Amino acid sequence: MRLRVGLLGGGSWGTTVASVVSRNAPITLWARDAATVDGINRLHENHKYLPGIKLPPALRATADMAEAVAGADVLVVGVPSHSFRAVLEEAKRHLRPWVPVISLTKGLELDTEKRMTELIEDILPGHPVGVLTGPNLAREIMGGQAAASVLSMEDEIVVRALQPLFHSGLFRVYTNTDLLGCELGGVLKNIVAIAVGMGDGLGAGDNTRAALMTRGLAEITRLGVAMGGRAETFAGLAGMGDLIATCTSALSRNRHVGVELGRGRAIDDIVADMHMVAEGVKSAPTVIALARHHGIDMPIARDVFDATQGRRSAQEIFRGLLRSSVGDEAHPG
Ligand SMILES: NC(=O)C1=CN([C@@H]2O[C@H](COP(=O)(O)OP(=O)(O)OC[C@H]3O[C@@H](n4cnc5c(N)ncnc54)[C@H](OP(=O)(O)O)[C@@H]3O)[C@@H](O)[C@H]2O)C=CC1
Ligand SMILES: O=C(CO)COP(=O)(O)O
Repeated sequence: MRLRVGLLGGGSWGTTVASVVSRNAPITLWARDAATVDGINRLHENHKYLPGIKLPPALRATADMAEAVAGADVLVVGVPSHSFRAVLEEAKRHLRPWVPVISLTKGLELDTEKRMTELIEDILPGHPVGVLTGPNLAREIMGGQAAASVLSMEDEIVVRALQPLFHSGLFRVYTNTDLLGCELGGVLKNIVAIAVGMGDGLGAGDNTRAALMTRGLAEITRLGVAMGGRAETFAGLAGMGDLIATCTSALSRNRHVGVELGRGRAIDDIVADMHMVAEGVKSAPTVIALARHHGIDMPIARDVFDATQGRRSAQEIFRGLLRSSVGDEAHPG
């Protein structure tokens, strides 16, 4: 039996994952914007988020959520974190029992500090949950460049059964049962990418970038392990892999925010000029709150929080870095 997939979210990543899955299974992509739906169905292009890229003709889109959800054997959710709960509440009205729900979203809910898979568990109890995450810049994957990703679910049997839906020759999907670690890796690397971007925008060197990425990974791992993730997950594709891609790519929206902050622009102006989401800006306050609850020191995340709240300029932050105390690399604090 071929599994049918419904995917919610017609942005750059939702459209990319839907294109990948369309090689393996029938899929219906839901987007709220009728013009996006029309462009995908008639012209095989998502003009708003992936202009100039041809989509597979097999990919069908709809603006009617029931059409994407009611017949789905697997539901994939790729809307930004701020709309995740509302979209899921609507999907619940159409979803059949026990259908697995996979999140593509690399953010946290602001008010509750919850991960997206926790929202799925709250709203759709009993449905198996998972994430697809890793170093996956949408445009590169649509350009046919090779990439690796991780499908993570706690149940080893279920994750192995769903992996072939996402895997293809050039999009290599590994499995991992550390759901919390994989999900947090995707959230936390966005914060470090903003820090690295600030350095790049200020004209800092390659040594600085390497130091920030390495110390950033140490922060990510400390918080992730304190929250219950496995240390090795943060050294893998969902941790270090995604950190490298996001911190070094000109395609990254989070790094872009950092670069513009480094150039001295105000955060509100930077965000207002972007039509795509940069999750790290929204999750920085939540990450700081989580670090406080778990007693973890996250100096880089604190600096990014200050910069994204407009409390301190990137220049002040980088001057401060030179004055901060340094201790044992492996046992800070
Ligand atoms: N782009 C990438 O390379 C990758 C992104 N991700 C993650 O995927 C998630 C989605 O990102 P991405 O696709 O890039 O985002 P984009 O900014 O490209 O697109 C956002 C999409 O979400 C839709 N949307 C926003 N608010 C709502 C809402 N309230 N109801 C329904 N739809 C809504 C937008 O619709 P509309 O146009 O109508 O506003 C648009 O289709 C993020 O968490 C991101 O971190 C993960 C891996 C790679
Ligand atoms: O998650 C991503 C790459 O894996 C996309 O990063 P940005 O959201 O910073 O563009």
